[in-house]
Amino acid sequence: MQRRQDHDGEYELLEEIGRGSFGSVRKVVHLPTKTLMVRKEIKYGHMNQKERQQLIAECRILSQLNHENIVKFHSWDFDEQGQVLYLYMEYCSKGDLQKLIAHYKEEHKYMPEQTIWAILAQLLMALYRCHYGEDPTQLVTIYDRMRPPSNHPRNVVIHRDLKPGNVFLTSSGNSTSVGTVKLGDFGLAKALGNSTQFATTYVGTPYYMSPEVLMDQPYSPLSDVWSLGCIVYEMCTLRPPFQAKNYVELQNKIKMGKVDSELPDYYSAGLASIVKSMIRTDLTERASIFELLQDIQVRTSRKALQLEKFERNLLDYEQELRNIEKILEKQALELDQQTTNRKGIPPSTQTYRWHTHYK
Ligand SMILES: Nc1ncnc2c1ncn2[C@@H]1O[C@H](COP(=O)(O)OP(=O)(O)OP(=O)(O)O)[C@@H](O)[C@H]1O
Repeated sequence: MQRRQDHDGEYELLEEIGRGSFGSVRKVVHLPTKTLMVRKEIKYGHMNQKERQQLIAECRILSQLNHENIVKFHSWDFDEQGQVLYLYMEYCSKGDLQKLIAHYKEEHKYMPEQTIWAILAQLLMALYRCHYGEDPTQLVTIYDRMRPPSNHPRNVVIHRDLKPGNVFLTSSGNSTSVGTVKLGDFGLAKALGNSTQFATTYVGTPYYMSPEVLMDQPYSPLSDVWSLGCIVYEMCTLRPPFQAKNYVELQNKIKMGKVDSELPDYYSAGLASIVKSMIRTDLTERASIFELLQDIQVRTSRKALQLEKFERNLLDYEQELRNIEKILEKQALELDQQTTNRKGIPPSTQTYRWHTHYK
């Protein structure tokens, strides 16, 4: 059977895994490195020259964003005839947070609090890099004070479209660990935000949009904090914080900032309080990503994640050592066989010799 490839023959095209506002998303294999990736398509036929240039500029910024908790953006490519832009990015094999929330809802179970803190801590680290252009300082102990971020951060990136569907999971985790979580679709909302195509195709309900953005004020890093608060709220209650029968009602609820219900008693006061500090209509009262990273539970989660990573690295190292040991054993056996063959010792005694040697 003929394998389907992209026009340069650099990628093998596999099955479609979904469709978003901008077009289809499919799995591909990057043939030179044999790496599984996803390809997102964006039809740009409706964009004017300026919008196209903005999209390219944004792609350049995204390709420079390297962070463990951000979906890696590999490259982009045009099909000029079909007027489609293809974005190639890291494949996250365990679905997204929207699906994980739906799973808990179906099972009528609460998401474990530890899982929620672990997801929050990783999203905060991804957003810290984007909002401040650097990484938060490593924690030696959970009581370490974090160095404040630079007052003049370079390359600030605001996500602008934070929602559970843009939070990806890379391992199925287990009862105590959720694995590595990655934030996707960074900056795409900005690049597409002004385009006619985005305005006409973006049909999602703005459950996670901040009141200031709904009121046509500019996006700021704090708009991402609001949306993050809505995501954490949804992990706890398994539904978005503001729901309404129609768009106008939803807008009014968000502008008032009054969530539909408190968090279930199942969750700690600390979790309820951090959610409250994010879903605040008054921008001067809303916590920044830096402030959220100071929370003692967030620090504890960060430390636990660091230790988990350390343990994973140790296990990998141990496996590598075992592999090397096997290779060395095999080489020693071969060498031994060559030596005995050269000396002309009969096969029966050879077997005896290996056994006594490598018992
Ligand atoms: N990097 C990725 N790895 C694995 N699956 C992905 C990746 N990016 C997107 N997907 C999956 O592809 C599908 C479509 O994703 P996409 O982000 O385009 O749309 P969406 O988030 O559903 O909607 P919207 O375009 O409105 O944001 C979703 O099921 C999503 O989980």
